[in-house]
Amino acid sequence: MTRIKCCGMTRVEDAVLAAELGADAIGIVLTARSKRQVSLLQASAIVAALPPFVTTVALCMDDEASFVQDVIDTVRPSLLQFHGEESDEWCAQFGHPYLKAIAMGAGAAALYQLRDHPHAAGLLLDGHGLGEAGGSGKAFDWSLMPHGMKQPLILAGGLTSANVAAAIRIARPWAVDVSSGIESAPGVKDRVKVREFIAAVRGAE
Ligand SMILES: O=C(O)c1ccccc1N[C@@H]1O[C@H](COP(=O)(O)O)[C@@H](O)[C@H]1O
Repeated sequence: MTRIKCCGMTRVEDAVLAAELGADAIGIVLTARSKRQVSLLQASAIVAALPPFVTTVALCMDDEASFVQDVIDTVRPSLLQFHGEESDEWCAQFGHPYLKAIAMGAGAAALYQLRDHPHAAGLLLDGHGLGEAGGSGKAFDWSLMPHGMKQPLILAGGLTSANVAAAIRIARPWAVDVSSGIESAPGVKDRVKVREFIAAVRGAE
């Protein structure tokens, strides 16, 4: 079964709806690098509203360590997601499980980064370039998705209900991650698009 993470939630009702429709994980963006940034208070409200067995993921990007610690202490997410140029040692300092995003914008030349994060609970391959923010709807060549790695691999970048079945067939990821593909505006999720995305993932299996 391909797990589904719906990211970039800014409203409690969108997060609850996505969980009810079958999302396995809900992502909340804390970094100021994003147009979907929420406050610690908003993020805590989203986490508190979710039912048990839904994983919560708090996304940071090249933020100060003290800010990340505040996120852990206040929001209490299941996982962190580091989306910038953070090193393995830096990400591991918090003793909190995390995903590390890999910028795949450079194509095959970007794959070297997969070896650099042995402490990550999973690696999230996104379509943007190194140093750029995610949530941009940029896809990468799904045939570059590696196989046989120890860490679970999460496919992200430009996924929609129209392309996610093909993406799963080609990349065979452990999970898919979507943000702009289920939105009507940045940070505002569209009920129909969320439903169609989850149905498309389930239909691909
Ligand atoms: O969503 C954002 O605004 C964001 C900002 C900075 C870093 C990462 C961000 N989002 C991540 O990118 C993926 C893919 O987004 P999309 O589906 O291409 O729009 C998203 O799920 C987040 O993990």
